[in-house]
Amino acid sequence: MSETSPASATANIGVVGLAVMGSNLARNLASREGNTVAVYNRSPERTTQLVEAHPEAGFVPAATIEDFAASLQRPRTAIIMVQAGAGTDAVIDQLCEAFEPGDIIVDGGNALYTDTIRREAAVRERGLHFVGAGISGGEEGALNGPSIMPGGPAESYETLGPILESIAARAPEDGSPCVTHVGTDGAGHFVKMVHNGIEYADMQLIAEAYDLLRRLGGLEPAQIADVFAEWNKGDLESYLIEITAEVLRHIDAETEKPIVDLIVDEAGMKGTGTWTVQTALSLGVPVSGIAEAVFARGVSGRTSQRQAVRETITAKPEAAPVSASFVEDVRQALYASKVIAYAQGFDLILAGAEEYNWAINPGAVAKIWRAGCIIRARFLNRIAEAYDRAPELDSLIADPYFAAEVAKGVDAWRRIVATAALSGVPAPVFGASLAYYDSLASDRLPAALVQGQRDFFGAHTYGRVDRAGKFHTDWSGDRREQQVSS
Ligand SMILES: NC(=O)C1=CN([C@@H]2O[C@H](COP(=O)(O)OP(=O)(O)OC[C@H]3O[C@@H](n4cnc5c(N)ncnc54)[C@H](OP(=O)(O)O)[C@@H]3O)[C@@H](O)[C@H]2O)C=CC1
Ligand SMILES: O=C(CO)[C@H](O)[C@H](O)COP(=O)(O)O
Repeated sequence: MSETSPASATANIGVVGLAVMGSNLARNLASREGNTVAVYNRSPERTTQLVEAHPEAGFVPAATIEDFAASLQRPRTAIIMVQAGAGTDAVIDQLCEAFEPGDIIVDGGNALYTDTIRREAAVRERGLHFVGAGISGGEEGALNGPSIMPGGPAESYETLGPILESIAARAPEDGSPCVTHVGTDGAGHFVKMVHNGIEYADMQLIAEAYDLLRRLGGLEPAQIADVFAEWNKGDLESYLIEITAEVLRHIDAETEKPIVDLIVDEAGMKGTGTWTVQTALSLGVPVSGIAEAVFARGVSGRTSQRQAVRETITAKPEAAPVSASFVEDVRQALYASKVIAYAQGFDLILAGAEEYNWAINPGAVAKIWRAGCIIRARFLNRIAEAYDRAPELDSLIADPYFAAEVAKGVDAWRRIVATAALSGVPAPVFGASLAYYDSLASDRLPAALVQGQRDFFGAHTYGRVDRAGKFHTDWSGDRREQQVSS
């Protein structure tokens, strides 16, 4: 490839990392008027393959990072799409060596936001701009229009914004590009991380709905595909519901069985869901639905434990009888639980914004998730409207529209969680979401008793409902109460 390496700066943007995401993003960029795209990959075979497969793209291939830098017009802009972690650090180091002050490095991978904060500061020290941008949409989104969540300095967005807007998905409602400057340094990757946490919850909820319809409703995969296709015409309309119907309908060519019955029931994960829950724990935000979805993947992978426990079971619970409205009950439980997952995700985004001083606009985030990304869904419009109405909203489920929606489905939701428990069908995210809702809705929580216990063994003190201050009871002595602070 070195013979074909560029001698002059002809490209206005470059992509480093030409695996699934990078190659498709590069093609997307090249398809937009006015763009000439430089491409570079550590292993040159990928570069050659891409350039040969897509002559129409007019790519400018580079064999070395130095050639890549030389092929870019100044100020240079490069989007990195490589493996998160050490791979990203290695490429940033190489680009920092080859680039000059004023150039922009964009990390479009799934980086941990704390890494992005660190990298942004280190790259800034060298006089370059660094933008951590979450990109969602998988292979098809990267090619035809992803949802893009850039962080980094606001001035970088002035250069980068128009390019990102040209390749982003367009919201079907108003045609606006699904990209916005989310906030400074790690804000973009933080929002992408939460997007993936919600993705985990949404996927697990749909999987629980399938399991209930199959094991208790007695429906076959193709019939459940029909149910999901029907649901996809209403409030639940979303990419994940749509693809679920397709997966359920798919028949294995060799065995002529539904593919879902042939896939090993152990869910993989690359880590973004775990990051979401770890971050939520460290910021004190209860994201129980998302956490249960991560744990559900974990449980599915504990094969020897699953086997060991299965062997101890002598009698399985009988399936509880289901009513004629069972399918509709599942739909309502799914919708209500989904609202909780998004409510928890937005709580986490707002907590991150407060902790890191990011001016994140939750309504704008909901808007850029309306198309292109994996969690795209019709009801994101409603979320955007809720935050536009009340940017300081305490919780999404305190918004009048969502409060009414959840209240409408709550009886069905309770029936589904109870029926699942009585029948021995695990529905961890349905259950955790309902418990979260009931906790927020309760007049009193048993947290009062927990405070009593904490004071008993650790003199941790408690507040009183009838007086200000902190109190301690002398539990091991005369049990008299004293006020320890005002
Ligand atoms: N796949 C998806 O659906 C999505 C992925 N992402 C994120 O986008 C990024 C790219 O994902 P994907 O396309 O799936 O590719 P992978 O995550 O599989 O990464 C492969 C790419 O990283 C390069 N790479 C790995 N280590 C290094 C290194 N030390 N130095 C230089 N290059 C290195 C590889 O180069 P080589 O060919 O030489 O091995 C290859 O180009 C990741 O951060 C991923 O998390 C985001 C959204 C969706
Ligand atoms: O970022 C994504 C979509 O938005 C990726 O598809 C993500 O890697 C999927 O995560 P996991 O492999 O953990 O299920």
